[in-house]
Amino acid sequence: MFFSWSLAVMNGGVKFAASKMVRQNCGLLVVCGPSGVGKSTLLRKLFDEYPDKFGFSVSHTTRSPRIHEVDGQHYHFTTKEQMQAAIDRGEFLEHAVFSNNMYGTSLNAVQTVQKLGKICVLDIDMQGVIQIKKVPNLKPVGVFIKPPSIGELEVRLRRRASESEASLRARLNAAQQEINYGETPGNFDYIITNESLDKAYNAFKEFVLKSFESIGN
Ligand SMILES: Nc1ncnc2c1ncn2[C@@H]1O[C@H](COP(=O)(O)OP(=O)(O)OP(=O)(O)O)[C@@H](O)[C@H]1O
Repeated sequence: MFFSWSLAVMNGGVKFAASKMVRQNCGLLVVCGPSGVGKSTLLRKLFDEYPDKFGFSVSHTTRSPRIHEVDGQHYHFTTKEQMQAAIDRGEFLEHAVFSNNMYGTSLNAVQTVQKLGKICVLDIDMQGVIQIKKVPNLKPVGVFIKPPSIGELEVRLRRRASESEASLRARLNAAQQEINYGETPGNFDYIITNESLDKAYNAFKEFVLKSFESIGN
């Protein structure tokens, strides 16, 4: 079911001037959790099992494309001026700056996935979730993935071997604050502890399918 969304409100400093069609309850799944907790792993399994049911939106960024990256596929590559103007027009659901580059998710990018009849999945950090939750009428389904312990999170990040020591420390330092936010009642619809991957995946899949059972069946 679709409904018309015509709003022009200032909400938490973010302006939303969308007059578009969005899917009610809502074809939008937000997945959040500390770096290294297993979000990508769980989502990969979900996409592998249900290739036609879920899709990632294409984010915008002001960083330069890497050699293999295709505009509109890996990212929408844009300039700081253009992206800031679009943010000011209320076209972004969430945005952030990392390493001096802007990144963000536009409403349009989410709707592009929804118009294919798919549930749009956002894998975003706590700051992104805080912004998304302020968007009127969006009604995303939010899942927080937590680690069994900070110690286990460190083991996974070290095993993944993707980070410098400084980056690993920064991720672990942020993790406790993210877990506190994730566990605060009202912030997410469902919390999963990713201890056994199989058990976590089954709980994740069951919750997600139930939450969106009216979509795409
Ligand atoms: N239940 C689990 N038990 C053990 N290892 C796991 C489990 N789930 C995921 N892992 C491993 O932990 C590492 C981190 O997982 P992953 O890359 O999916 O995390 P992430 O939350 O997507 O991190 P980031 O936010 O940094 O992208 C990977 O090497 C993955 O194989």
